[in-house]
Amino acid sequence: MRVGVPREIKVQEYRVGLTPGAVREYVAAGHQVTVETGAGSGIGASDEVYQRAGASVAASARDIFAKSDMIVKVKEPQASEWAQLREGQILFTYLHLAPDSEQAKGLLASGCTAIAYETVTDAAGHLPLLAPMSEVAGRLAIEAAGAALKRSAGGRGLLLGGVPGVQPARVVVLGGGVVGMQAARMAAGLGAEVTVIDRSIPRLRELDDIFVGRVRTRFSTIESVEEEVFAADVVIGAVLVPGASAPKLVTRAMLKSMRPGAVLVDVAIDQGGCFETSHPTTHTDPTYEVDGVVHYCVANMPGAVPVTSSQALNNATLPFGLMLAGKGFAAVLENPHLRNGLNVHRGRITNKAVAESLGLEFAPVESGLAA
Ligand SMILES: NC(=O)C1=CN([C@@H]2O[C@H](COP(=O)(O)OP(=O)(O)OC[C@H]3O[C@@H](n4cnc5c(N)ncnc54)[C@H](O)[C@@H]3O)[C@@H](O)[C@H]2O)C=CC1
Ligand SMILES: CC(=O)C(=O)O
Ligand SMILES: [Mg+2]
Repeated sequence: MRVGVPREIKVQEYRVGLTPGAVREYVAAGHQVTVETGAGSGIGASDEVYQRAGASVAASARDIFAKSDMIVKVKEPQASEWAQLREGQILFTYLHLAPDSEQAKGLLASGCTAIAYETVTDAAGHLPLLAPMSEVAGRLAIEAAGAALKRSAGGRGLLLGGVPGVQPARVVVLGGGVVGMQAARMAAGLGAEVTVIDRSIPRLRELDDIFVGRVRTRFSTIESVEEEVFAADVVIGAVLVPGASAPKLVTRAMLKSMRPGAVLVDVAIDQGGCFETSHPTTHTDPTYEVDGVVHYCVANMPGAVPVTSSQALNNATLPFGLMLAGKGFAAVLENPHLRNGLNVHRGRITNKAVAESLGLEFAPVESGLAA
């Protein structure tokens, strides 16, 4: 198969869809890989490095989109990209379609077959292509919170871990999945007082076993969220209902009862955010304030550490990408985990949660509607 890797064009996105190491694997499996010139510059991989790995280099994204059977990217396609996709072409990338009806329209109109990393599953029901970036974002969330807590940044002027004799910051993590666990781990490691809230009791049990008392756990209710958020210095938003828009756990009205200068880090912003007052921000201007509460809502946090993130992402996407390159759309029909990843096919939405969030008709690929 002809596999194409355009340069990422989202603001301050430095990751790349295929690392040179992954290119070698595709080439070894008999595929032709073309990368756009400069696609690897964010991770320090020059065109020559890609050529040595067996790729061809194209001068423009236009060449890549025109000549590839499958496009491998990192972030959701931007308007200029979805306009270049076509029927029969496979797009393999993050999409986060639920809160993004404009992109959904663009993908539907293109007729392409779009597989979203964030809804591909594994045998345990987890999200293996989201997990590595959630690990990165969870760890970064505490770095972001520490920076935003500084007085000069509009925060309360607290050190996360305090110092001997002075109390540490109170960090509340909403959602104890992959992001939440990594955030809790970093915050606890720095000496903060940490509480994780989740609606899954089995998950709270696991966290309790892992952190052996170092992190408090609470079941998610309106009351527990209010109590913890009102007393928090930092709230990390890390809830996910796969494919769907994030539930709004912190309302605008609640901000008035929060500590002035408290920090909200909404990692779930790519699914619309779990704070009512969240809107996406960028690495160049990551924070804003509402009612005295600092908001950090960068939708591509791992893009800030592209060397770590591209490697981690490629480790996870490689086996699925090779399946797609080897069998094309048949791989989606054969493999239930890739099928869960299928969001759009020939002008139809093929993922139920995504369709419901967008208010569009769900066309399961098995029904023949989207075949
Ligand atoms: N902003 C960014 O750059 C990045 C954002 N993300 C996003 O972070 C979010 C979290 O991802 P993961 O941790 O991988 O998901 P996950 O599926 O591992 O964890 C989500 C957790 O939220 C819990 N949850 C769901 N509804 C809840 C509720 N009402 N109250 C409390 N807990 C609830 C679930 O039980 C689960 O434990 C996703 O939206 C993901 O796309 C991930 C990576 C990068
Ligand atoms: C998961 C995601 O949206 C990201 O890594 O940017
Ligand atoms: Mg994102």
